[in-house]
Amino acid sequence: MSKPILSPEGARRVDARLERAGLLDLAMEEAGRAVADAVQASFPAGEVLLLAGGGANGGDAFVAARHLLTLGRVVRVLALPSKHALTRLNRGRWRAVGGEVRPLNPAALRRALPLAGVLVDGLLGTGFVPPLRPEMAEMIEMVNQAGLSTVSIDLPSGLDASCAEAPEPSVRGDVTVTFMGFKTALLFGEAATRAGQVILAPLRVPPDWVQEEILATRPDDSEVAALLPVRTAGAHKGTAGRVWILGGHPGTVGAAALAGLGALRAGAGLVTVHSLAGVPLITPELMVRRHTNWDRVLPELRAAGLPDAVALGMGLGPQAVEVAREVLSWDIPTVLDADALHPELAGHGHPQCLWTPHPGEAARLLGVQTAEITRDPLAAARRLQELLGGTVVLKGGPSVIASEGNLSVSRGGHPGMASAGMGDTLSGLLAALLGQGLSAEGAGVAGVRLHARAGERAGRAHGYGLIASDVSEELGAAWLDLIGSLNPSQS
Ligand SMILES: NC(=O)C1=CN([C@@H]2O[C@H](COP(=O)(O)OP(=O)(O)OC[C@H]3O[C@@H](n4cnc5c(N)ncnc54)[C@H](O)[C@@H]3O)[C@@H](O)[C@H]2O)[C@H](O)CC1
Repeated sequence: MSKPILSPEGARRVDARLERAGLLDLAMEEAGRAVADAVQASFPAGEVLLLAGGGANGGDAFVAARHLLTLGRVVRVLALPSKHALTRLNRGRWRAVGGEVRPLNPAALRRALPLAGVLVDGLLGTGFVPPLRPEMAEMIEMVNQAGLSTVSIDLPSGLDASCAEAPEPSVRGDVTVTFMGFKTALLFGEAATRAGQVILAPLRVPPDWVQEEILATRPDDSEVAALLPVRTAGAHKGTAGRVWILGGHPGTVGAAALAGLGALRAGAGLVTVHSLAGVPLITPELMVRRHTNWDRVLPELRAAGLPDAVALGMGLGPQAVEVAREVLSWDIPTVLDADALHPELAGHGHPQCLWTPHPGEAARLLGVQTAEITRDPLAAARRLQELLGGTVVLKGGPSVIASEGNLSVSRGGHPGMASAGMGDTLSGLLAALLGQGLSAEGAGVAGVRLHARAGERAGRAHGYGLIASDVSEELGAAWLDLIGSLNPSQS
């Protein structure tokens, strides 16, 4: 099942609906219980110190304290004055089961930290408005210095839920239990590294209420696998997708070759690399054609019969924009990467095309700094799609796939994939999926996950030393892994 991603405003609107319906108390009970269960599962021993802020995040902490007590844990609570009505109610319930509450301030925290084995961070959730007030900042610094096993409620305190940056100080957690949907901060950038393992507690709220607020989704492998093409016994190389790679220039010929290999390993029936330079035949199954002039050859190629899909731009060099213009006018499934990611092509996209910028290329396309892309990749991907048309894959760890009206966030991958040629491999692989009949959005969602899965496999063998062609070699096995997730008992 796809997991929802919510903005803090969206989460607050669901909260408000729950409150109006008199259901927020039940939601807080479920939230706090999920936190207690996560503490018990991850850190089953040691005194638990819960820090409760004044808002509903602190209310969740009081509920968690009560459930931890019933699980037999030794529990200590330090709390700020409770401002939220339900936080006051659950503070009362905590006291009703014999729990004690001490005021939270730096001095009390300094005394309590050495006694604790586990810390539950219920200081600030989606209601945090940066910057941190000085006393809160001091206490978060003390928490980080203590180095205790830490479970954060909804998100680590000090993080802005809608942003991938991690301001100092913000809690460095081992586990984060988040509610109803992931938040941007839990998935992207330095912020995500502060969250540790993220557990999504769905809470039993009317599904439509969450659905209406969804910013993006995170499909699981069975949903991705359902997008992949299935062949009949009569399939042959002409029906499995004819793909052209248009790329390579003196000095950058490897990019086109890697894209060709990626396309072959992603199941394309026939792959031809067209280039003005001498592209190495890195595998004999690849067809390589060298031309002298794009202006002349493109009309000739078109007249001879178009392929099922094209990937262009990888190492293509200075003529990339004019080549892209011509190929886009063919109106066939097309991947545009690297040199073809140019602001001059804004608005030239069509529904069958896929643009694959990394954050630097995205910044160039939007005319902003790269930091603006990486601080909110969901918003950046949305803007790129509006600018370019078609579908955009904003590459990163994780990547975002933006089509008209939809945002999807990939999962998986391996840090070793931060190396040259990975994007070229992805472009070829995406073209292969387009050539096998997937829509641009389907190819983006499935292709990025397939690439990541192949990277995970290659990472196991090569670690940080993995190279792009290792990822291509694992694409077939990664494909089988995804298919296996459709029916795990048969994998
Ligand atoms: N629908 C859900 O997902 C549910 C979420 N729950 C929890 O509710 C919080 C959000 O609660 P809210 O009361 O809106 O806000 P917070 O508790 O995050 O924070 C408010 C609290 O923080 C103080 N504050 C704000 N900014 C600063 C600052 N810069 N420095 C210091 N202090 C600050 C402010 O004064 C308030 O006192 C969500 O995260 C979940 O944990 C529900 O319990 C269940 C349903």
